Formats: sequence, C-alpha cells, structure tokens
Amino acid sequence: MFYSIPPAMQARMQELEARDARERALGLPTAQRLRQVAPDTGRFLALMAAAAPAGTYVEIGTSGGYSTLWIALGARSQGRKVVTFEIDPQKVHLARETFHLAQVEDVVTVIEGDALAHLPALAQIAFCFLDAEKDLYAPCYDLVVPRLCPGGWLIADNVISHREVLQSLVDRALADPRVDALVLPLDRGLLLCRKG
Ligand SMILES: C[S@@+](CC[C@H](N)C(=O)[O-])C[C@H]1O[C@@H](n2cnc3c(N)ncnc32)[C@H](O)[C@@H]1O
Repeated sequence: MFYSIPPAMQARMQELEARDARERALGLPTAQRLRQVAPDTGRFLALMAAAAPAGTYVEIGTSGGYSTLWIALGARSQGRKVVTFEIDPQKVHLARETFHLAQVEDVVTVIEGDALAHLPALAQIAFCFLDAEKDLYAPCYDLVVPRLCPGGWLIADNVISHREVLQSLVDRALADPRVDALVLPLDRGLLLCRKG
C-alpha cells in the first residue's frame, strides 16, 4: 500500500504537509491552520482502514483532506468508501480540491455541516476517525460507539497533546465495557476503541 501510493495522491499529501508545516512555523491562529495529523498517524490510519471490517467509514473533521487521503488509501485497498464531515466552508472547498487533485472522488464524499447533526443517521460504523474541536469528542463518542459494528473502530486524535480536556473521556472509554480501548502514544496520542 505505502509503496504504491498513486503519484497524484502522493503529490497532494506532500503539498499539504508543506503547507501545514509552514502554517505551524508562522504560528498562524488555529482557525486559519490546517491542523492536520502527522504523517505517521496518517500511515497508521491507512493500516487501520485497510484492516477494518465491512461497514461505514467516517471521519469527523476533514480540514484540507490530508488525513482523509490516508484513510482513503486503506479504504480503497478493500473496495470501501469514506464519508468525511467538515463544518468550515473554506476547509470544505480546500478538501474538495484535494480529493479532485488526488483522484479519490470515487472513494471520498465530503459533507459540509456539523457532524453531530449527521451522525445519528449512520449505522454499522466500521471505522471512525475523530479529529475535531475537543468539546465535540464526548458527544461524538456517545453517538458513534452504539453505532459501531462488531469489530468496528473509533480512533480519536490528540488525547495526549490535549490530555487536560480529553482525559475524562479517555477514562470513560477505558472503563466502557462496550469497547476494548487503549491509548497509543503515537504523535499527539490516539485513543483506540474496538467494539467487542
Ligand atoms: C484538527 S482539524 C482536522 C484535521 C484533519 N483531520 C487532518 O488531519 O487533515 C479539525 C477540523 O474539524 C472541523 N470541525 C470543527 N467542528 C466541527 C463539526 N461540528 N463538524 C464537522 N467538522 C468540524 C474544523 O473546522 C477543522 O477543520
């Protein structure tokens, strides 16, 4: 999979990595930055997406579509599709450009709007990547976990970098008998939850 990333996808990934690094170096305000996952987290998401069971693949927080590209890489290897939610119209515009240039429009659908309004309509979630504002994590967790299919994954980013605000949710997940949960200290810290 990593040795056969299509050139168009690879080129857009590199472009977004450079832009994200530039924005961080300049210290731009949060709302103006892509705030995307680190490349190794992207590779991890691709591996998990390739290994997830059949069902709905969803992402909460698209930004410019960088993490979505990694998820799409894994999903496409299994013939699956991805739905990704983004509330900021400018980010949606950028993400659509990403999916067009990377030639993944057959795999990815971006939906503009509040993910919280759309999650109740989903069922049989096999893979969910949660990477939005931190006050959304608990309500998203409560909507996603009951909708996970057996063996389905919920993966949330930033649980170490934002430990102060996310620790109570992490503690809840670690004690939740509906899922097997673990914190993986990769990059900014990932919470992994697998439905039993
Ligand atoms: C950390 S960024 C996502 C980065 C992206 N996952 C990546 O790695 O390339 C978080 C994104 O969540 C979006 N967001 C915030 N609240 C949202 C909501 N209620 N529904 C959907 N997206 C939301 C923000 O606009 C922002 O673009």
